[in-house]
Amino acid sequence: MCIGSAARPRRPSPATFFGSGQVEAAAAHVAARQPGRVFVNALLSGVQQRNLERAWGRPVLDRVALIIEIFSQRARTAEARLQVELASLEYKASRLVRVVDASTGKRTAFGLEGDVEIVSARERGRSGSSAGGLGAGGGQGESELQLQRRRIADRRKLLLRRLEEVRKTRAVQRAARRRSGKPQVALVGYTNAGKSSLLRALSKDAEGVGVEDRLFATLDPTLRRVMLPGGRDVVLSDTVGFISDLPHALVEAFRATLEEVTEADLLLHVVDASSPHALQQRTAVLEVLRELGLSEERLQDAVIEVWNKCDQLPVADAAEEGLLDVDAAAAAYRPTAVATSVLRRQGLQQVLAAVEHKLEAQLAGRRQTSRRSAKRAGAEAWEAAEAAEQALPPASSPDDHRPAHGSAASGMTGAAGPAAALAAAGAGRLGSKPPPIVLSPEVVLHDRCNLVALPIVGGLVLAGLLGAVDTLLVTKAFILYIVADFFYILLEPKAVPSRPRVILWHHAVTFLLLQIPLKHPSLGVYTCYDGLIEWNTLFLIARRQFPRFYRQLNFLYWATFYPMRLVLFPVLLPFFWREMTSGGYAWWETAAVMGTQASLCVFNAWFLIASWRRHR
Ligand SMILES: Nc1nc2c(ncn2[C@@H]2O[C@H](COP(=O)(O)OP(=O)(O)OP(=O)(O)O)[C@@H](O)[C@H]2O)c(=O)[nH]1
Ligand SMILES: [Mg+2]
Repeated sequence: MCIGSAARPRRPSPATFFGSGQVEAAAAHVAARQPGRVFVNALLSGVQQRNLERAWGRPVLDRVALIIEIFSQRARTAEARLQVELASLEYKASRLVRVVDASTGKRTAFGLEGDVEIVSARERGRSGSSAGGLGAGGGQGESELQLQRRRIADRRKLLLRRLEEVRKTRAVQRAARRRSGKPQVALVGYTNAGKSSLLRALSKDAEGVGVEDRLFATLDPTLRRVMLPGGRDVVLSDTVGFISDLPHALVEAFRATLEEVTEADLLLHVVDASSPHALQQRTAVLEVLRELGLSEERLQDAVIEVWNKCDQLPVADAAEEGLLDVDAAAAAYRPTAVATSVLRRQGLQQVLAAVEHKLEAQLAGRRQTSRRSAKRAGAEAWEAAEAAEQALPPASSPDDHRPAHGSAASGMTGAAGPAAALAAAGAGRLGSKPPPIVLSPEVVLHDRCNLVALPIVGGLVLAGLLGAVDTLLVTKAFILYIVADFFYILLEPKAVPSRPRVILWHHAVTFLLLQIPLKHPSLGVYTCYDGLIEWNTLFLIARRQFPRFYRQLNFLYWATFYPMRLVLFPVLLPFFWREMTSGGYAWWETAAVMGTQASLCVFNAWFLIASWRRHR
C-alpha cells in the first residue's frame, strides 16, 4: 500500500509526519486492506516511522528504505551487495530501535515484517521491562542498544575495508585504461532514462548490457568500447541511475562505483524527455553530481545532455500544458544537448559527434600551457560563441543547442550553439572560460534578488564610512538584509550553488555580531568596515550572472577578495579588542564581538580554500 504525495502535509508533524486526521484515515484504509507493509513517499525520521507503525500496526517503509530495498533486490555482484549492505547499515544505525514481536514477545531484527511493537531505548528506560518482557529495565535496554550499535559499527568497518579494496582495484583498472589512451565517458542520469539502452545502441559489443523497464536495473558499472565518427575509440561506462532525494547513505556507499563518473573525461547525462518530471529529474541528477564533488566548471565543461525517448514526446501538448518547458530550461542552463530516441536509433550519430567535439576541445584546452593565455582564449571563445549565437537565424537557433520541440518532431538534431562553439574553440579547460553556466533557476532567482539588494547595502556601507549616512541606519539595513537572506536560503537551500548550511551559519554569526552596534550605535562604524565585504559578494554573483563581463568582474572579485576577506577582517580583530576593552561594555559583549569576528575570519579562510579547490 502506498500513501503518496497527494496526502503530503504542508508542515509535517514531528511525531507522525501526517496530521492526526490523516493518520486515522490511513489507519482505516490499512485495516480494510490489510497490506503487508505501508510505503510513505517521503523521508521519515525514526520517531515518525515508529509512531506510524504503531498507529497502523504494519511495518512502514519510507522513501529511503524502499530505495535501499529495491537496490538490495537488484544487487547481483559482490561489489553491489557490499555497497547496498553498507547503505542499509547506515540507515539502520540512524534509527536504531528495539523491535519486539507482540505475539511471541521475542526480539526480532530491525524492520522485520509482521505484527511488531517497536520500542526505543529511551521509552524502554521509562517503562521498565514491561514493553517486551525482556530483561530488567532501562539499564539493560541501553546495553542491548549499545551492543547493537557496536555490532553495526564493527560490520560497517569491515564493509568499508572491503569496499576500499574494491575502490583500489577499480582505480588500478582505470589507470590501465588511461594508459591505453582511450578517453573515459560515463553515462549518468535518472533511473530508467535509457542509459543502458544508449550504451547498447552505441557500443560495438552490446552483449551483456541489460535493459529493463524498471528502476535501478543497473547497479554495477558496465564498460564498453565505442568508436567515434573520426575513428577514435572511447570507453563508455554505464552506472547506477539516480533519483530525487537519493539517500546520502547510498551515494556514500556507492562511491566506489560512482568514481567511474567522477573520474570520467566526459559525462553523457541521459534525460527522459517524455517524463512530465524531466526538468526536476535533470535537476536531481545535477544535485547528485554536485554531491559527488563535481564542480560547476566540470558540469559545464564535461557534460553533454542526451534528451532521450523523444519518440514518446507529445510535443505540442507538453509545451502547451507547460509540462516540458525545454525553452525555459535551455535559457537557464544553455547546455550542450542532443535529442535522441534510442528506440528508433535517432540522434545517435549526433551524440557521438558531440562527444568528439568536446573531447577535441578538452585536448585543445590541455595544450594551452599558460593559464593566462588559456583565460584569454576562454573569454574570447565565449564572446565569439555569444556573437555566433546572436548571428544565428532565429528559426534555426533553438535546434542548435537544445532538444527543442521542432527538432523532436522532425527527427533528431545535433548539438551546437554557444556551448559547442566554446568547445570547438578549445575553451573547455578550467580557468580558460567564463563562469559556470549550469545554474539552477533557484540560484538565478536568488542571484537576481541579490543583484538588487547588495548594491543598496554596499552603497549604504560606503555612505556610512564617508559620514553621509547615520551608521545606525546602516546597521539596521544590514541586519534586514542578513535576516531576509537567511530565511530565503533556509526556505530554499537550492538558492545557492553549494553549501547552504555554511552560508546560513555565516549569516547567523553576522546577525549576532551586528547586535552589538545595534545596542551601542557608537560602534556603528565597524558595521561599515565589516559591511564592505558585501561588495566582494556582489562581484562574485555578478561574475556568474554576466559572463559577457567575466574578465572585468573576475578582476574586481579577486581585487576585493584578498584585501577584504584576508586582510581587513583579521586586522579588525585587534581594533575590536581595543574598543571593547576600553570600558563600558559587558564581558559577554566583548566575547560576542571577538568570537563572531574570529568566526567570520575562519569562514573567509574556508571560502578561499573552497574557491581555490573549485578552480583546481
Ligand atoms: N520509448 C522509448 N523507450 C526507451 C527509449 N530508450 C530506452 N527506452 C526504454 O526505457 C526503459 C529503461 O531503459 P534502460 O536503458 O534500462 O534505462 P536505464 O537508464 O539504464 O535504467 P536504470 O539502469 O534502471 O537506471 C526500457 O524499457 C527501454 O526500452 C527510447 O528512446 N524511447
Ligand atoms: Mg541501466
